[in-house]
Amino acid sequence: MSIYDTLNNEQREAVFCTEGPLLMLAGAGSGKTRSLTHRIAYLIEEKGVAPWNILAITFTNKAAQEMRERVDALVGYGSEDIWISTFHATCSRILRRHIDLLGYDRNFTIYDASDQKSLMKEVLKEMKIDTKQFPERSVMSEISSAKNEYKSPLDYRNEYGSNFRNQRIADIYEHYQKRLKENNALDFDDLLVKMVDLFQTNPDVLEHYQDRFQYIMVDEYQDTNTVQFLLVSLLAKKYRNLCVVGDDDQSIYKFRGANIYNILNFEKVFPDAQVIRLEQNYRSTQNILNAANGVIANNKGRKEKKLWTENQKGELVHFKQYDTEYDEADGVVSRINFLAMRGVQYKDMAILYRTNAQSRIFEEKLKQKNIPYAIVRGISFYDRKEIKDLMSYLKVVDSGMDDLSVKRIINVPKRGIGQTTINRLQEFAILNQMSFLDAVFNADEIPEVTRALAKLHKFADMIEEFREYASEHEISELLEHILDVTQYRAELEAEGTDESISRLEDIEELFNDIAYYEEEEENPNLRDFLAEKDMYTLNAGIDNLEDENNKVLLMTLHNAKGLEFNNVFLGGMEEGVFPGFGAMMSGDESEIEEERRLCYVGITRAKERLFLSAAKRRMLRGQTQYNRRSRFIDEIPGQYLDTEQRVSEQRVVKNTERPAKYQYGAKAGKPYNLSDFKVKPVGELDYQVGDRVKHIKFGVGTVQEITKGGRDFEVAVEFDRVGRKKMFASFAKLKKVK
Ligand SMILES: Nc1ncnc2c1ncn2[C@@H]1O[C@H](COP(=O)(O)OP(=O)(O)OP(=O)(O)O)[C@@H](O)[C@H]1O
Ligand SMILES: [Mg+2]
Repeated sequence: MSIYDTLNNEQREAVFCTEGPLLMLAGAGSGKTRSLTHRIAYLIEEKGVAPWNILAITFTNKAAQEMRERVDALVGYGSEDIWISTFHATCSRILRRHIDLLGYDRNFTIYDASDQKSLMKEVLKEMKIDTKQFPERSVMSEISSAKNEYKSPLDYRNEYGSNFRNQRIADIYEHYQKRLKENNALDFDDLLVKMVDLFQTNPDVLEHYQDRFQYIMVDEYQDTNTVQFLLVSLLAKKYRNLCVVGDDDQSIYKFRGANIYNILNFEKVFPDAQVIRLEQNYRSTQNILNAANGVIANNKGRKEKKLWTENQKGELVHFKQYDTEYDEADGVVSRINFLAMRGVQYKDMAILYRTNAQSRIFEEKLKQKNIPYAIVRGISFYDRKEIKDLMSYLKVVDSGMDDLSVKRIINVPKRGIGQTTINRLQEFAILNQMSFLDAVFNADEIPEVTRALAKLHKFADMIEEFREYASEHEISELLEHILDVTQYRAELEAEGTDESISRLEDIEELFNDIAYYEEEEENPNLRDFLAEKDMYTLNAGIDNLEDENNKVLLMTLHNAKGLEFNNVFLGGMEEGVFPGFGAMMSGDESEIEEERRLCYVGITRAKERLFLSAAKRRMLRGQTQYNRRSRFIDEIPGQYLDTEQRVSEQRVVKNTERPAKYQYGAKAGKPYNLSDFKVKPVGELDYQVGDRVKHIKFGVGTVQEITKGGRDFEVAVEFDRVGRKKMFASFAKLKKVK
C-alpha cells in the first residue's frame, strides 16, 4: 500500500496532476493541506523532481513548521532541500543574494514594527508634518496598503493625489522610502515589493529562480494580497506549474489587503487551469459540519459548495447563553475541567474568541481552577503594554513605592523626559535612600536635571493632582481622568490602526474589570483592587509546574486558521461581539460577510465537540450591555444544535428597565444588581484565624483575618519572611501546616 492510497479520488487527482496551473478550491477540513504535502512527496518519489526544484509557501511560521513536519514524514532522503516557508522568509532569502542589483547592500536590515515607527517619527519630524493631522500609525498603515497593492510613491500620487491629504501622504511615502534606503533597510512589506522589483528589472535573475522553482505550491491562497500574487505569477510564468489551494469561504484578511479576487479570478488569469473541488470533510463530525454549512450559506456571491462527511454524527453542537460573561467563562472552564476528568488532554481543547480582549476573563477563571493554558501568538491580558501602562499609573497614584511603575510611565505618553534624566534621578534616589518618585518630587535639588526640570515638575504636579482626584472619586472615574489628562486614549484613537483598535478594546476591558469590581465589593478601593490584580500575576508562576505541552490553547479566530482541535469552545456569540460592533454599525454587508467567514473558520476548527457560548449581559465599552445572541447561532439549522440549551435560552429578561447609559460609579438608582448573578464564593476554608498556613511563594505564615468578600474569601496572613499580605482564598491556595 502506498501513501497515496490514503487519499480519496479527488485528492489523488490533485496529487497526480503535477503539470500546469492547478486550483484546489475546497472547504475547510477537506484535506487541502494534506493533498499539498502528498503532492510534494509524489513529485519527488514518483516524478523524480529534485527537492530543490520545489517551493511551498504557507501563511504563518507555525503552518510552515507543521508542513515541514508532515513532508519530512512522507519524504525520506532530501526533504531538507525543499523550500517550505512563508512569503516573507522566501523573499528575504532571495534578496540577500541579489538586492545589490537594486542599489542596496546585501546585508540589509529588516525593520520590525517598532523600528518602522521610529523611522516614521523621524521622517515626520524632518518634514515638519503635524502628527495630529497625520498620526504616524495611520500614515504607516496607508503606506502599507499601498505596498500590498504594489503601488510605488509615484503610483500612489498618480492614483490618489487629487486631494491635499493624499498628496502629503505621497510625499511622506517617498521620503520614508528614501530614508529606508539610506539606512540600507527594508520594512516588512518591502520584502515583497523589492522582490517583485528585482524580478521585473532583472529578467536573468527572474529566469534563474524560474528554473530553480519549477514546481510552486501556495497554501491558504485566499488570503494572499496583490503583491504576493504578482510574485507568484512571475515565478511561475515560465513553467506554469503552479498549484494554489484555498477556500474563498475562509478569506479573513481583507483588512490586511488580502485580495479575494486572486482566488476567484485564478481561472481567468490561467485559462488552462485545472480546477479540483474537494467536498468530503475528514475533520469534523456531521453535526459540526452541517452547522458550519448552515452558517456560511448565508453569504451571497460565494462559489457554491457543499461539504459532507462520513464521520459520525457526533454530539450536537452545544450552545449556552449565560447571564454574564463571568458565568460564561465559569461555564466554559467547568466544562474543560469536566472533560479533563474524563481523560481529555488539555491540549485537545481550545478556546477561541473574536477579539484579544476577551481572553481576560477566561484567563482569570483558568488560573482560579489551576488549569494550564497558553495564549497562541498573543500576550496575556495583564502583560499587554496598554494594560501595564495604565496599571502602573494606578499603582503610582496609590503609592509611589514601586520604582518600576514610575519609570514605566514617566515618559508614557511621551513628555520629553529622556533616559539620561531617568538615570540621574535614579542615582540621586539611591544616594539619598529614597524612592524614585521622591527623587522626582525633589528634582530641584539635582543639578544635573535642570534642563528637564520644567517637565519633571509638570509630571509631579500631575501625579499630585491624580492623587487628590483619587481621594474623591471611584477607580473607574480616576482611570477615565488619567486617560483624559495624559491623552493616552486620544493618541490611540488618532492612530486608527488594527493594532490601536485592539489596544483600545483592551482598555475598555480594563474598565469592565474595574466596573465589575466596584459593583461587587462593599467597600471598593484602589489599593485592594491593585492587590487583587497582583494576585493574578503572582499565580502565573504556578503554570510552570505543569507539563509544558499539555495546555489549553487560547487564541483569536484569526490565529486559528488552518489548525484543528478535538474540542473547541467559541465564546462571545453575541451581536455586537461577533459579529463585532464595528461591522454591524458600518451598514456594509460585506463586513458582516467577513465576520461570517470568520465564524465558519471557527466552527470548522472542531473535530469532535463544539461549544458555543454567549452572555446575556456583558460589560462592553464600560457599560453593561444586553446583547442578543449572535445571528450566527440562529443561522445554524436547529436540528444540529443542542436544543435542551435552547429552552433555557429564552430572550433576554424583560428589557423595559434597560439603563440608557450606565455611568461609572453612578451608585444611586441602578436599575439592576450585579450581585444577583455573581459567582459563588468558594466553599468552606480548611483553615481559620490563628492557623499556620503555607503559600507557594511567600512561605509559612499565620492567618490573621478572614473576611467574606463578594466573590471570594479574603485572607490576611502575616508571613514569617515577607510580612503581612492580603489575598483571595481561591487564588492563594493556602495549605494548612502543623
Ligand atoms: N483522505 C483522507 N483520509 C483520512 N484523513 C484525511 C484525508 N484527507 C484529510 N484528512 C484529515 O482531515 C483533516 C483536515 O485536513 P487538512 O488540514 O489537510 O484540511 P484543509 O482542507 O487544509 O483544512 P483548512 O481549510 O482548515 O486548512 C486532517 O486531520 C487530515 O489528516
Ligand atoms: Mg489547510
